Amino acid sequence: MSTPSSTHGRSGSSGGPGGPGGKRAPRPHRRPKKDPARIVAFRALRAVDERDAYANLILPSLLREAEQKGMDRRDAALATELVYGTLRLQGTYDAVIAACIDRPLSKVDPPVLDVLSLGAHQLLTTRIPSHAAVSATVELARVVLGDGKAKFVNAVLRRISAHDLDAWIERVAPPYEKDAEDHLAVVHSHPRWVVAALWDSLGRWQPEAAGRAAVEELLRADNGRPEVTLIARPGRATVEELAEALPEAEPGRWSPFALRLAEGGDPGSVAAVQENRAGVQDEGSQLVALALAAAPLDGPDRLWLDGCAGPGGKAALLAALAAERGAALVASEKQPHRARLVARALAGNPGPYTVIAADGTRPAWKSGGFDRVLVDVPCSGLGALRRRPEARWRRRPEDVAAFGPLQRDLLRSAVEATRVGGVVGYATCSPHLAETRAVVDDVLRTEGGRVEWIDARPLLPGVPSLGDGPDVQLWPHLHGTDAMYLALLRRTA
Ligand SMILES: C[S@@+](CC[C@H](N)C(=O)[O-])C[C@H]1O[C@@H](n2cnc3c(N)ncnc32)[C@H](O)[C@@H]1O
Repeated sequence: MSTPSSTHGRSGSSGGPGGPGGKRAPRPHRRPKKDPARIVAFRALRAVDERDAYANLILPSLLREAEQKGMDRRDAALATELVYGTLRLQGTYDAVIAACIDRPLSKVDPPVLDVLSLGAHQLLTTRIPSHAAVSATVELARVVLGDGKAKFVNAVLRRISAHDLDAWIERVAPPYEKDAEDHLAVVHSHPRWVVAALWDSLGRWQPEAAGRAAVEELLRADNGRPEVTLIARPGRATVEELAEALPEAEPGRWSPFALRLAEGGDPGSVAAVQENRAGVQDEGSQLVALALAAAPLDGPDRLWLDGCAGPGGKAALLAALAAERGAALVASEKQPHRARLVARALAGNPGPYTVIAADGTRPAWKSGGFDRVLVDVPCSGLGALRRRPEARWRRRPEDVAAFGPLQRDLLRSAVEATRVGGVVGYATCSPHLAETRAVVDDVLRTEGGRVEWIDARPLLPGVPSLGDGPDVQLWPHLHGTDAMYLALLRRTA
């Protein structure tokens, strides 16, 4: 049996046939039926696998193309569900498929494996009746793989359809008592090292609530469909205005500027979004910017810096907040193409702002010039697995270590950029301890008394379960947000 952590990465073709022994299939009696939803889903999975595409970028473009050829909304919704559902539960499905074939998964052609995963998802997780799931997936296999491999797909799917998901998990997951992390990795479709890292972090922040039930809730939340949340940028739009356009939407849980599209709805149809006065932004990201802006400050509050601004979500909120109190924002981003996205996100901001493309570790600004500085550093993204389901299979533990020096450099530069008495915010969308508290502790040690902690918890009013502070870690299962981390520091000397 293969565990999820051993079966990711399908792009390397084995070159071998997917069908048993590469036997010639009998001539088809009829042409295979083309099913646009499943073909789009298959093409998206191939792009994610082969070209490291991001599902949230590739799928919309494939859907647009298919819609131009007449695909209807129902099929588009099905394709979306198939892609995200399959990517989220790929680890579990791999373990099931491995139990149904007589060779290691690495010996199965990656396109065949993608079709099998799509079939497993329909059989084990959707409400599509088994016979329809099998026949539609075999038709897909005939179209995209050929008749020989379709026979193999048919045989494997029939084996999968013999049990439901719970029964399969009983069969393929190692017992919890024997190896808790391996068990959870298979049941909840996360690589084992990610289970371990999330569990460690949960134990650090929520020691009272970090047992098996809590970590399972977290892993389950990672596999959930995130709701779309809007931000009404303060001074530019109001939640009421957004709610009028989206009457089904609900107010945010924690941010007074948030509106949640729990029942769906099209943000693109809202005038305030079209006019950049509002945007899509997870509440966790909203809270980070709001807390930095709310931190108490002695003296002037005129100039703010976002040192890692691309694509510009937090910068747009910071710029709106700065404008309300007559302050200006400098939004800096290393990658020029991402700096252009920041410029787009800030367009129309009522107060002064500048967007620059600059390396935050080699500042293009003078030391001690800013009253408030945010560095939302590049990270593993393990806090946003709901949105980027493929990220968990792509990331490696070494990536986390590789980000460490840059994260420390960016935080040190942020401290350097802040005036004495000013506030520094260090944020990541990863809860991995090596990217959060360990970075801040190291910088506090080397900065030799130039900075001190600010308790961030009171700056997130009404948000429960924030632990002992002074920094805060948000969680999908507790707060319904991405797992954003925020540390606030004051420059003291
Ligand atoms: C987590 S993202 C920031 C997200 C952004 N704050 C937002 O809310 O839209 C981190 C950004 O840092 C940028 N980055 C990476 N290295 C950098 C550096 N040395 N200096 C400045 N920005 C950098 C990345 O290109 C990426 O756009």
